[in-house]
Amino acid sequence: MSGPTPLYPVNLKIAGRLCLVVGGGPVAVRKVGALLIGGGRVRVVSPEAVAPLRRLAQSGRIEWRQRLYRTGDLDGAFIVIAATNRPEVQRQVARDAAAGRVLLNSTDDPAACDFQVPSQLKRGDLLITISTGGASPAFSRRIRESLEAEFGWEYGVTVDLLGRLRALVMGGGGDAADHAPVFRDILELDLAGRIRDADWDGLVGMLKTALPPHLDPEPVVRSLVEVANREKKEYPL
Ligand SMILES: C[C@@]1(CC(=O)O)C2=NC(=C\c3[nH]c(c(CCC(=O)O)c3CC(=O)O)Cc3[nH]c(c(CC(=O)O)c3CCC(=O)O)/C=C3\N/C(=C\2)[C@@H](CCC(=O)O)[C@]3(C)CC(=O)O)/[C@H]1CCC(=O)O
Ligand SMILES: NC(=O)c1ccc[n+]([C@@H]2O[C@H](COP(=O)([O-])OP(=O)(O)OC[C@H]3O[C@@H](n4cnc5c(N)ncnc54)[C@H](O)[C@@H]3O)[C@@H](O)[C@H]2O)c1
Repeated sequence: MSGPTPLYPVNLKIAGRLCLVVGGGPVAVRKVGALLIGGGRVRVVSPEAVAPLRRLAQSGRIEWRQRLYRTGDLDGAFIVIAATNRPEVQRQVARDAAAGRVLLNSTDDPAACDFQVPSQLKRGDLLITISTGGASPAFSRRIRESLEAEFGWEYGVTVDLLGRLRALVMGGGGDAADHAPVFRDILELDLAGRIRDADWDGLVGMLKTALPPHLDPEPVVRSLVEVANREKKEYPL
């Protein structure tokens, strides 16, 4: 096969797992930010760290080992991100990761990576990721920024609503063949528009047209209002 190695996308669960970041510069900051969003237990090893990392260490959100990397640092780590400015250190981390079977991200060497970090756009449980396989991270960023304008806070709430409706429909009897057309009909509705306008009565009325008559969307929509207020505050676009 010609060209770069193809990639297989996964959404990794890192919550509570040790994620090692070697290096404490601006790139480490970006990687640590994404790891914290994923709930990872973050340990930074670096003699120096820029202010955002020092603040995170002071507040106890990450652990900072203020020294040069050494081989044992990988022990117990689930993944490791090599983000130093020293090629020889990058290579040492890569060798140790391979020996210890720890998945490696190397910020200066796409080919050495076991995994690359995509650009991400998160709205509640909706996660959109973008990758160029390392060809142009700046292009990934550009695409992310244009998607941000299209997918506002209401999409996170829409996903929340769809999850609740799915449980309602599945709990209401029938099998997958009965459920599928209901889900299709629900997706034809402009749920995000009603949510953006806080038109809860309109949303209930709309859902009644798509749900079987014995399923009442009202309680589900009512429980959504609080979620909507929270999401809106977080992404006030
Ligand atoms: C997506 C994102 C996630 C993140 O890092 O969190 C990410 N890079 C981001 C930004 C960014 N990185 C760079 C620039 C400067 C402009 C440019 O070079 O294009 C910008 C743009 C900016 O900062 O505006 C420079 C750069 N990046 C890599 C190298 C090494 C090399 O290419 O050899 C160099 C050269 C350093 C040098 O010049 O020496 C390598 C990688 N960067 C990746 C991810 C992986 C590929 C993912 C993909 O293909 O999309 C990969 C392979 C490995 C990895 O790091 O996982 C994040 C966007 C976040 C967002 O804003 O949404
Ligand atoms: N993947 C990406 O998205 C991306 C983007 C830009 C740059 N890069 C590359 O990422 C690397 C880091 O970029 P940066 O701007 O954060 O660099 P930087 O020079 O600002 O930071 C490097 C950090 O590594 C630490 N360090 C040096 N030797 C170390 C050692 N032996 N053990 C532990 N820590 C050590 C330094 O103290 C410093 O905190 C560079 O190689 C750069 O080319 C990657």
